[in-house]
Amino acid sequence: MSEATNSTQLDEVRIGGIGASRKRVEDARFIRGRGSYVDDITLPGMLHMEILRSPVAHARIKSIDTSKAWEIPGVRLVLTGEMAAQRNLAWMPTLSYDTQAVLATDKVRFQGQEVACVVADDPYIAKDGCEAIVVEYEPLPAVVNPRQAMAEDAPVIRDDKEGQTDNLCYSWEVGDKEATDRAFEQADVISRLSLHYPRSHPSPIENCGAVASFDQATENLTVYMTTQAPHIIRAAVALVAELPEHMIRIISPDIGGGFGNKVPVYPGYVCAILCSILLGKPVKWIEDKSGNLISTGFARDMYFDGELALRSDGRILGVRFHADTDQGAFFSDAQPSKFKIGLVHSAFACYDVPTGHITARGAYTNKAPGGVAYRCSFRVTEAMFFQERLMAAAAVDVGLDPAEFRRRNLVRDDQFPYRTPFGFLTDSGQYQKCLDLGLEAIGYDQFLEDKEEAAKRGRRLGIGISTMTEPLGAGNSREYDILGIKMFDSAELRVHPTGKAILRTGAKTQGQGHETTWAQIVAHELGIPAADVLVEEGDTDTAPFGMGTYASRSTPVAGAAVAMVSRKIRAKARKLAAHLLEVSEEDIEWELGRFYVRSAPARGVSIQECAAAAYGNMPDGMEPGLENNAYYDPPNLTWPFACYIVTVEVDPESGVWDVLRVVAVDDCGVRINPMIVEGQIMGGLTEAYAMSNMQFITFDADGNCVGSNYMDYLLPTAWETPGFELHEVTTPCPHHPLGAKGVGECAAVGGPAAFVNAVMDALSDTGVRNIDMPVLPDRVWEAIATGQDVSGAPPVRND
Ligand code: PCD
Ligand SMILES: [Cu+]
Repeated sequence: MSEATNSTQLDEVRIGGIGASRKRVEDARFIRGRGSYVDDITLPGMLHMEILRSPVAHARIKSIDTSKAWEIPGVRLVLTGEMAAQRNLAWMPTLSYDTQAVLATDKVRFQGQEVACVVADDPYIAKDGCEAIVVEYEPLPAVVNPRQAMAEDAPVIRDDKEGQTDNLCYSWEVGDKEATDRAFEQADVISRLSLHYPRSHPSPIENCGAVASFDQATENLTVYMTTQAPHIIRAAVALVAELPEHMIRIISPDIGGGFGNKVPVYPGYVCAILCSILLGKPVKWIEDKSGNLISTGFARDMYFDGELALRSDGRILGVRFHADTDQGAFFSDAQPSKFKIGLVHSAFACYDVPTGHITARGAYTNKAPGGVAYRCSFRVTEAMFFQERLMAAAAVDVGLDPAEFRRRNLVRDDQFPYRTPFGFLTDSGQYQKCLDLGLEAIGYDQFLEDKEEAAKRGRRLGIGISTMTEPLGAGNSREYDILGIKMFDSAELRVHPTGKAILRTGAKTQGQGHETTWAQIVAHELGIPAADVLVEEGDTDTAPFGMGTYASRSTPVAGAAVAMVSRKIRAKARKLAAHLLEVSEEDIEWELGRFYVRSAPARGVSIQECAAAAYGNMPDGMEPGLENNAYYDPPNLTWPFACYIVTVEVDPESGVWDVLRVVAVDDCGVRINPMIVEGQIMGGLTEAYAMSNMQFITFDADGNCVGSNYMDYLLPTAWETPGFELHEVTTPCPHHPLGAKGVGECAAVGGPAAFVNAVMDALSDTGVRNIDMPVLPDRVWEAIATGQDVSGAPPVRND
C-alpha cells in the first residue's frame, strides 16, 4: 500500500468505534442533574393521581364509600373499580394470558393491591382524598406459600376465573422422563438439594410513573411513562382502551433504572390513562417507594427440589428437578417465550449432561404478582442459582474438588454447536479456558492451603465457584412473541448531507448506555465518528417498531439491526462513490470511512462526501437521500459464559461473613464498549452480592409484606460492596453480525451462587447443605449452632 492510503486510514478507536472505551454521552446530562424523567414532565393544566391500596392481603370488599373524598376541595375525580368496570376496565389482560384487576371490585388479593384512585390539583390533596375513602373489608384467610396454596383445603384466591377451583396457575414439564429415570438407576452417587430462591425486588432508584394526556378535541392519547418497552405498551393500550395505534403515542423519557421492574403493565398506568380520558386533562401518577416495593415487579420466589445422577468419576449422567413458583395473585409474567416458566430449562446448559427431566408448577397466592425477570432472562437467574448450588453440593457428595468436578463436565470447545437435553442450541464458548483463568486469578491452590492453615486456628474461610452460560437476546421469531408480535428489533439511520446522522432503534435504554454504544456500531460500520451520531429511543411516534430492552436483548437484537442498517447505508454510499470516482462499483474498495479505487488507492472519497452526493450529486435515476431501516430477527439466542469465584471469611461467633475477593471472568463475545461492559458486570455483581447478603423482603402468615422499606430491603452502597477483579475471554457469537453477545444480566444471574457457595464451603465441616438467601448472619449462626439447613421460605399458617 502506498503511504497515501496509510495516512488516510482511520483509527477506529479514535473515532469511537467498536473496542473504544468511549465515555458515556448520556452522562453529560445525568451527572449534571439535567436528565428528563417522567416526574420532570409538566403539562399545562396537569392534575395529580394517587392510589389507595389495600391494607390487607385477602378480603372481600363489602363497600367503598367515596363521598368524603369528593368533598375535599381540589379533588377532581375519585375512581373505583365499579366505575372502571363501566368502561370495561376493572380488569385487564396480562402478558401471560391471565387477567389482572386494575381496581379491585370483588376482592382484594394482596396487600398493596389498587382499590381506588383520586385525582386532584396536587399530589398531597390526592393523598388526602385517598385517606378519606372508607372501604369495608371482610377478611379471608391469606396464603403466602405456594405449597400451602396447592393444598386441598386452601381458599381459592382466583374465584373470579371461571372453572378455577384451586390455586394452580400452570403446570409444565420438559425433558425425557424415562431416559432420566434410567440414568438415575445407573448412578453410583445421587446428589440432592432443596432450596428456596427468595422473593427479591429490582428496586430501581426511580419508581414507576406516567403522565397521561388525552386530548378531547383530537382524541389523541399521549403517555409519558417509565417503560422498558414503549411499543408493547402502545399495542397493549390499543387493545385494552380500544384506541387505534396511530392515535396513541407512548414516550419513554430518561429512565432511572429498569431492571425488569418497568416491563409489565401496571394498574397505575391504566388508571392514569383512564382518568385523563374521563377528565380531558393531563394526569400525572408517580408511585412512591413503598408502593413500588409492595406492589410492582417482584421477582423469583421459587422452590427447587432436584438431584444429579453421578458416575463415581464425577461425570453427570442425568439431572431432574421440580420447581414450584409463587406467582402471586395474578399471572402477569412479562415473558415472551412459549414456555410457561420462561427459560428455566436453560439450567445445566454449560454442562455436558446426557439427559434430564424438569417439572414445574405455578401457584396463585395472596402476594403481589411475581415473576418479573429482574436482571434475568425469564427464570434463568433461579435456574443458574439452583444449578450452581447443586453442582457445589454434588462435588462434595462425589468427593471431588468443585473446580475439578466442573472441569470434567463442562461442554468442551469442540462440542459446539451443542444441543442441551432440554432443546437449546448453545453455539460457542471456551468454558474451560474461562474457568482456568478464574482459578489462576484467585490463586486457587494457594487459597486452599491458606484455608486449611486458618482452620487450625479456628478461622472459617470459604471459596465458591459459579460457572454458567445464559441464554440472552430473546428471541427468534419461531419461539418468541409478545401478544402475538414476534421478538425482532429494529434500527433506522438517517445520514444528513454533512455526514452527521441520527439513529433510532426499537430498544429503550434505562442507564445501559445505548446512546453511546449504538453510535459506536455506526462508527465501526461506516467510519462516521461516533460523536457525529445522535441516538434516540423511546418515542413510538418516531422510533421504528421494536420490542424494547430487557433480557439483555438489545445488543443481540437491536444492536444487530444497527449493524445491518449501517451496511445498507454503506451499500448505497458505494454506488455514490462509484459515481463520484467515475469507475464501476466493482472497482471500488472500502476501508473504514472511505471508498477508493482498487487500482489507484490514493483516489478515494470519504463517507461524508458520499453523504453530500446523496443530496446534491446523485447519479441519474438514483433516489436522493441516505437513510434506511433494518428489522433483525436473530437466528438463535446468544450464549455468553461466565465464571465467578468468591472467597469469604465467616465469623463463627456472629455468623457475619466478609467477602475477601471476587474474581469474574466474562465471555460476552466482542465487546462494543469495554468500559460499559465492565460497568455492567460490576453492577450485576453488586446486585448478586446484595441478594445473597442483605436483601430481605418477605411476608408474614397474614400476608403482610415484611421489609417493604429501605431499612430492611437494603440497597448496597459503595461502602459495603466488595471490590471486583474482572477478566475477559472473547469467543465471538457465530451468528451475530458483530460477534457480540448480551452481557447486562450475566453477573446478577451467575453471581449469587458464587457468594452462597463460598459461605457454604466455609461451613463444610458442619454438615449443613443449604442456607437460603439472604444468607443473613443470624441464619449462618443458626446453621453453625444446630448443624441444620436454614430455610427462608415464608410461613405456612396452621389455623
Ligand atoms: N458485547 C457487548 C454487550 C453489551 N454491550 C453494552 O452493554 C450494555 C448492555 O447491553 P446488553 O447486554 O445487550 O443489555 P441491554 O438489553 O442493553 O440491557 C438490558 C439489561 O441491562 C442491565 N443493566 C442495566 N444497567 C443500568 N445502568 N440500568 C438498568 O436498568 C439495567 N438493567 C439491567 C437489565 S435487567 Mo432485565 O430488564 O430484568 O430483563 S435485562 C437488563 C449496552 O450498552 C451494550 O451496548 C457491549 O458494549 N458489548
Ligand atoms: Cu428470573
